[in-house]
Amino acid sequence: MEGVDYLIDERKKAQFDVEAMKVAWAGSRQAFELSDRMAKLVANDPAFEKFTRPMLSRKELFKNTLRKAAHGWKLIVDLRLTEEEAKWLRLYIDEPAYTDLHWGMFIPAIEGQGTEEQKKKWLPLARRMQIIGCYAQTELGHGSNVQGLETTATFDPQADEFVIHSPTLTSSKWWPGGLGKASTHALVYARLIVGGEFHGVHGTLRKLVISLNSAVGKPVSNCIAIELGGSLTSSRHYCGDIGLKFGNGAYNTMDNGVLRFDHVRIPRDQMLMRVAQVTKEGKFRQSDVPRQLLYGTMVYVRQTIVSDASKALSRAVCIATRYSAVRRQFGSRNGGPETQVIDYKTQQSRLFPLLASAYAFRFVGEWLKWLYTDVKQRLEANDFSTLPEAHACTAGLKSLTTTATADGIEECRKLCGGHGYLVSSGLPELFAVYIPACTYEGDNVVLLLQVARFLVKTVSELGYKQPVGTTAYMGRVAALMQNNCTVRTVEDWLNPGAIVEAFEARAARMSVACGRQLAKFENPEEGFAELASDLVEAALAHCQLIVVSKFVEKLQQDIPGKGVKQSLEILCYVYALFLLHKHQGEFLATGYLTPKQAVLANEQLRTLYSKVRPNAIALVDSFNYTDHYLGSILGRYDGNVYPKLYEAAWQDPLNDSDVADGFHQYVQPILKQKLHSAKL
Ligand SMILES: Cc1cc2nc3c(=O)[nH]c(=O)nc-3n(C[C@H](O)[C@H](O)[C@H](O)COP(=O)(O)OP(=O)(O)OC[C@H]3O[C@@H](n4cnc5c(N)ncnc54)[C@H](O)[C@@H]3O)c2cc1C
Repeated sequence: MEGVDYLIDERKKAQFDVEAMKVAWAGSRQAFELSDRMAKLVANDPAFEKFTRPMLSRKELFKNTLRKAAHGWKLIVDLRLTEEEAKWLRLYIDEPAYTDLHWGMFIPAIEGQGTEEQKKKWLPLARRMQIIGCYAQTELGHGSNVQGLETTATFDPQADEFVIHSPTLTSSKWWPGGLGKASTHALVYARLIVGGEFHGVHGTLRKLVISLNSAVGKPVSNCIAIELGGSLTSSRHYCGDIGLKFGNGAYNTMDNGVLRFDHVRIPRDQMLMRVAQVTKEGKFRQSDVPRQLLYGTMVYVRQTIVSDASKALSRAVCIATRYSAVRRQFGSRNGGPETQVIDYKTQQSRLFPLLASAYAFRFVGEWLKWLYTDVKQRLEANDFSTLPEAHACTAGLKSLTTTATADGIEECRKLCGGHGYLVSSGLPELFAVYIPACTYEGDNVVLLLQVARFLVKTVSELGYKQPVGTTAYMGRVAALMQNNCTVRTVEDWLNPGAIVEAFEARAARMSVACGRQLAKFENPEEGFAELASDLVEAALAHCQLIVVSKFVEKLQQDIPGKGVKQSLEILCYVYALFLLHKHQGEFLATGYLTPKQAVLANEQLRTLYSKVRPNAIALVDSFNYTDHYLGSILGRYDGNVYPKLYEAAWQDPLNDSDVADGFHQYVQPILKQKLHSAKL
């Protein structure tokens, strides 16, 4: 029946003010209202329908994405939306598109790496969408190893131009989103060659009308904005889409592209020159702006990825939680209703840590936003001192949150049993769209290795250099190595100080142990390679500490609303104690915890799950997601799952007719035992 709220009893159980929690989740009342307005704008516009998306052919799908992007841009212009509003609008349209790279990578890179003159030239065009840009770094042969990129940008002083060339097949640009079909410009990384010398991979912006029959060059990275328009139709051989990707619909809405240069010429002033310049006379000059400046853009991009992780995980958790309250299996007494699957302890122990993680990632994302502002201000004041730490921290958090989210979405699918496997549950497409986040903007393992390198360096410098920011706890390394956990009772684990110290001690001890192991190797690089798995574990322990401590810090703030802070405290403990339970081997192996203390933590965790249970639905309602954004029959706000699943089945194209195409041709002959005479 339409209009009935099947989850009303669940909503009545809430022990906190849901409206206030919505504000806490959004970050402020203003942020809540803005995001709510944009969500409704999209949800109420039929142009943004997405139910049929997984059934479209690739061409239909892509055209549909282009249409939605155009409609979205029209709204942004007509309604004079602010940049912030436009960002939320694009998010709620919920369809990966070239616009993501244009706004998320192309523009920020020019802002960060272009000179004032270059910004003046390119940014107005980009912001009005008179040009569409993508970010072309990765090549067929190299992604993680940026120094291995092969595309060349060779300076020709006579013509005052760069010659861009792909010397090998493996040097073809491969993967950039928006490159395949939509972009007019690309920010291309290439090896810079001036006067016959290589000058590394630098950020360079070039605008180039590609005549795709031309091109040349040699090694290192430069960002170059290349104008792709016009020539593409006649030279498709050089630029196109790389082909279908994982899942139905999903990321196939994006034209990830391939681009090969054949001595393509672009004017010299199209190299992004904030960090390094090439003069008209052919002189290469590093500016006095440190190369770490490039980290600024990276910090920005990665903080948005962490924020997206909390959105993706909270969506999956919202679907799984609502459906777990609707779904009943076993336990009927005297013909009464069966048990809601959310009441099974196994379901709770799989679902509630993910719910807590969604909140934890939300708050660490909020903190990262602050960190980015801080980094930006410091960069503007030419203070680069905190950049390495900020860089390591964002790299680690990107890795941790995206891995946990990808795994968490899949866990939510399993939590929804068979129906979770239906595309109409929303979970398969969410998973397919989300998982490349573990790979793009830095492979997650490669990123953790970078964090580990930073940690080992921090440990080795402890005697004379004060660790800063998220590594400040290393300054107390002696105490953290010496003092052991003082927890004696189950209740003692409800102490943020005890929890944070446990995570600090584990992280510090693991990093120090890695440092000691490394010291045994004559060649540090050999040692690093040999100990890579242990180093990754130490890096992860450090990153988990960051998330736990930022959650704890959040709770030290004033959070208004009846029961809101208390509910968040419970989630914070769930997040921390779940991790402690999951990684108890490490806590025990480092000697900080005793087996008895680990058991007490697990006992407390069980109690906490019972406290989450009555609030579960209200906690996911607090994400304030519209049914349109969730895109899931199982996660519907009203819980009216079964009739809607049944209806949706009839919308599948296979059900357009009773007899499927091919039935008479290929099934009938089998049934009639006439396969040998059938035309197959
Ligand atoms: C959907 C999607 C969108 C993308 N969009 C863009 C884009 O817009 N622009 C762009 O330029 N690129 C883009 N990329 C490319 C992306 O940035 C790269 O795929 C990513 O950097 C990983 O590099 P790779 O593919 O070379 O992986 P590889 O480095 O080849 O990784 C393969 C395996 O090797 C392991 N490995 C690699 N190096 C090490 C090491 N040193 N130690 C231990 N293990 C290692 C990795 O962990 C992984 O398991 C996109 C990719 C995807 C999937």
